[in-house]
Amino acid sequence: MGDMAIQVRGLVKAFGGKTVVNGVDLDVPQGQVWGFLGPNGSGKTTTIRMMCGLLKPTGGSGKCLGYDILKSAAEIKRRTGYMTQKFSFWEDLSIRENLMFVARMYDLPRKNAVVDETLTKLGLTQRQHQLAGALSGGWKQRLALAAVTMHAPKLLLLDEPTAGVDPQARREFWDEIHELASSGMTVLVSTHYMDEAERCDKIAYLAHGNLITQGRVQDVIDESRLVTFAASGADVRKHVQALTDIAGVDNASYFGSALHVSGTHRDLLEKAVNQPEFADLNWQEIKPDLEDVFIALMRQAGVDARKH
Ligand SMILES: Nc1ncnc2c1ncn2[C@@H]1O[C@H](COP(=O)(O)OP(=O)(O)OP(=O)(O)O)[C@@H](O)[C@H]1O
Repeated sequence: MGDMAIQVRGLVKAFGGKTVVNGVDLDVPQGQVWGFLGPNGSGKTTTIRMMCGLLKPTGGSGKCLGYDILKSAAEIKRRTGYMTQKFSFWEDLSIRENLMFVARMYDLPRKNAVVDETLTKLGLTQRQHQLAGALSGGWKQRLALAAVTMHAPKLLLLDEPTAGVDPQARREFWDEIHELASSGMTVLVSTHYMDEAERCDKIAYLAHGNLITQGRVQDVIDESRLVTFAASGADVRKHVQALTDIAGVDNASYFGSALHVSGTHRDLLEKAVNQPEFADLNWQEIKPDLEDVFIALMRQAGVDARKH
């Protein structure tokens, strides 16, 4: 196992005969922050939950924090903090009561003292008797993170933790995640935000339950072998549809006041942008970004995210 927090092979999950995770292998070293990406319904949550003993796989095996995911689920759960998609609060209990509930659930020693320390760290001591439901989105999320780390877990699972939270609160949340990782905690976080993916040590991309690619963000971009051209100008927007229909163009979209076209076959793509009808556009090759790559991966996997 070495210094791996998670090491799984061939993970499969079927619900009622439908396979939603299809043979995932993954090695996550301790103390790293990994991002799980992929379209809605691609199996991110299911994979994360299986890797950590929260859900029994239909097939496959592996270890999490040194424990067998099939046999030692209780041991793993005790050492794991899990923040689900919905903030799991009692909105009509106070902030303090919510933290006390979690302290009791994990049967922490010195419950009152731990809750006091957590409130101080959060800067919520003055507001501890307010209802948790009255907090803003950013504060709820900070409280949720504090609650799931009170028992000092070795592994933190965050399922789309920042959905609907403003940019400054997201940034502070990510600073906190990296602080936790630097103290040795391993973090798996599922997200649809590209800037968050870029803040991960490594990312894993799932589509239809298959692990399509994994690695450092720059490696994922390089390995995609995606070529991207951009054109700007007053009327570029009107060419989107025509470009989309040309062979070799995997994606054409208007993006930050420029038209981006991407594909994996350079010759076909060059031929496409050099067609006479686009002669008035000034094309420049640019480095594809992660969003270009994910859209291409989705297309290659036959997924149109808008259908979900
Ligand atoms: N308990 C369940 N019973 C039946 N089907 C399920 C169950 N849990 C998940 N699924 C199905 O498995 C598939 C993968 O779901 P999962 O929640 O893992 O995807 P996801 O990538 O996390 O999606 P999202 O980004 O929307 O959260 C979906 O089709 C979902 O409907």
